[in-house]
Amino acid sequence: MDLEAIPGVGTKTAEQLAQLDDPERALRNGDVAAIARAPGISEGRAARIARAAIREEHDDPGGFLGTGRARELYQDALALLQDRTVTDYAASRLETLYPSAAESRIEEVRAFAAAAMDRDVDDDVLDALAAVEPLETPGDLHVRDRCLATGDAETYAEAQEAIPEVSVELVDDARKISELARGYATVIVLDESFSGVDVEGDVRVSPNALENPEEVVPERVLTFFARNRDRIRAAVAVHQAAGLDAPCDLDSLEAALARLEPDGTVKGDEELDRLTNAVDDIDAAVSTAESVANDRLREAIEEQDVTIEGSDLLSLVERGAGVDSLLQRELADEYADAVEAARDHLVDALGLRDTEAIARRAFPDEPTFPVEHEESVVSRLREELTAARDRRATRLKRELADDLADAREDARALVDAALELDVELAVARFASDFECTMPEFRGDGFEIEGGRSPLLDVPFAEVEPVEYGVDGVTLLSGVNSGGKTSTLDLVALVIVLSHMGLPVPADEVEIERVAELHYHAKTQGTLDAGAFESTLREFGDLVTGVGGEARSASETANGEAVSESAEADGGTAARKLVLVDELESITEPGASAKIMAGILEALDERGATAVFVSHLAREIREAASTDIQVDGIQAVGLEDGDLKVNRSPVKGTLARSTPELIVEKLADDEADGADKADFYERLLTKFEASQD
Ligand SMILES: Nc1ncnc2c1ncn2[C@@H]1O[C@H](COP(=O)(O)OP(=O)(O)OP(=O)(O)O)[C@@H](O)[C@H]1O
Repeated sequence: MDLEAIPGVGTKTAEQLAQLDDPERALRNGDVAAIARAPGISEGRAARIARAAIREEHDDPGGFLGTGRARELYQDALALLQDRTVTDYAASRLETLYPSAAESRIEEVRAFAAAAMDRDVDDDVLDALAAVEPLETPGDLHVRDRCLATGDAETYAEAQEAIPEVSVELVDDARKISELARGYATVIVLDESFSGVDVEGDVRVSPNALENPEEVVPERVLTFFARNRDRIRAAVAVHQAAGLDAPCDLDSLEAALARLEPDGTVKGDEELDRLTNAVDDIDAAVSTAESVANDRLREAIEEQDVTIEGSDLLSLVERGAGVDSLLQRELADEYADAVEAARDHLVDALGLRDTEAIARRAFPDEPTFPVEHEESVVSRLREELTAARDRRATRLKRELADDLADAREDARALVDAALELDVELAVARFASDFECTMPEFRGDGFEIEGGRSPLLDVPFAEVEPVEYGVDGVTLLSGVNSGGKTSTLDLVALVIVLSHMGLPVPADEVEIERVAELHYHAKTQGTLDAGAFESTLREFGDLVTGVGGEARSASETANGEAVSESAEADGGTAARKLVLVDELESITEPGASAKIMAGILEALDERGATAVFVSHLAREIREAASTDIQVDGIQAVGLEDGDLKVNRSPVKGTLARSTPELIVEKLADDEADGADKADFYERLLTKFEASQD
């Protein structure tokens, strides 16, 4: 796949995408999580790229949503689905679902949605999903106790690229390597030519090190798992709660994760704990050991009854000899005991084994009072212990990293599957919350049975089901607040969801596959001349752009031949479904009725399906040269001053308007007196006359 062929993907983005393991698979599957793993690509951007790639793949020209109101309906549909996701990932992933004219794309999503609707929605799964997020690849790892060394400029550049976590040093001779060995716990030399070099410290010659970066930096694997531990554990919990097939043994993955500290070190190793504690406690233990020796010695001195001959005393004073020599002579055994106790304390307190001999030298054999430790020996002990600790830690890290290295892909698959499940569960919950069904693509126009819009301002349980079907152009009349706009919204929502490949909120739906939905919302107030002109132009473009299979002459509403322009457009122009709400308010009623009549005639000639909601249905019908279908949302009566409405439009019926119903009510009201009743009766006859 040529990545740059995807609309909106330039050279830079293509390069970023190329760094993925399998960019083509990620793009083909709309795998937002995988795409967002490319450097510098956010989830939102990944969703847009995925959408563009899907369009490219399905040869989809796009532009299904032909108007602002149609786009709003799509956003509303998306929001209903996104409200039912747990993870941000699933919310982004849902954005790859869009209404499409391409049959193959619709079928692809329908298969996904059908499987999703079979999923059981379980609260434990939803709870576990809360902690699942796409895995991070830590890019900020720096390991400071190791370095790579080479004498070759090319290898130097390769090493920097392959293992950016450690510093790479240029060396020309063994002396430089020896210097490095003093600064780093481990030096890995990349040049064969240095084999056999004899320098002090942990220096390894390993010409193949760049081929196995994770042996040099086991922290790479460990940091990956340490940073992502909670997410992986949550994905494991999702698999367990949902009974999903896992790509690996979950118990051993859990056990390996349990051995990891949050900072990427290995926990649960007694030897490492011993060495770590010894390094941490060395100063305190030395000072306590000193106190032990001095307390003993002080006690011994206090108890001692020293007898000294005069000549000895003289010799001591003359030679300037200090009390040490007196100690040596008189208290040698006591000193030896005290120092031994100090040594024992130090060895015990730090739990020393290999370094015991060094520790014992920390207190000198020559008597002094007070007893003092040998700082150089303590430093040496500290160095030895630190090196042993680091060696142990690195070995453990390498072992755990070995165990976990192969589990990385499994962990990714585990998390990706959990995230995908969230997308499926959102569809499943949407379908069950709004009692949805899969629409059938069949016939012309649409036929909705038991449609209930989740977008109404009443609780879903109180939404009255609507039956409505239209094939061809139709005027929808109805009482005020009868639900005309709501019916258009329902139709638009059903069309958008169907073309997204998703279930729709109805008992049964048959629908024609179209290429564009044009939904024009009600205009607020009369337009000025300029705005009116541009609205007319918009409808001019819409009407002349309608195409596809224009009806045959016998199929048009008035039986006239299909216009030449429609035939000319037929090959390239798109099948459109047109919904228009109260266009009459754009100008004065007489003119707008004529304009709507003209638009409807033209749409009819082109075989489009269109529903125009209007209070001027009668006038439009009169102005039209063809016989235009009129449906009506009717009041079935007045209850406590409120109109009772049948929400399902009645086919072929011009609904009586609210004013007419009020006049009728007043005419029936005998309490107002005969004169007034007569006046209302005459008003009523005017309504009735215009119905004929
Ligand atoms: N199917 C339905 N079930 C329950 N309530 C509905 C239904 N359809 C509409 N309603 C209620 O009726 C109200 C008015 O609906 P809507 O705005 O669609 O009517 P309208 O006929 O377009 O009104 P107008 O003549 O003022 O343009 C809605 O806000 C909603 O509360």
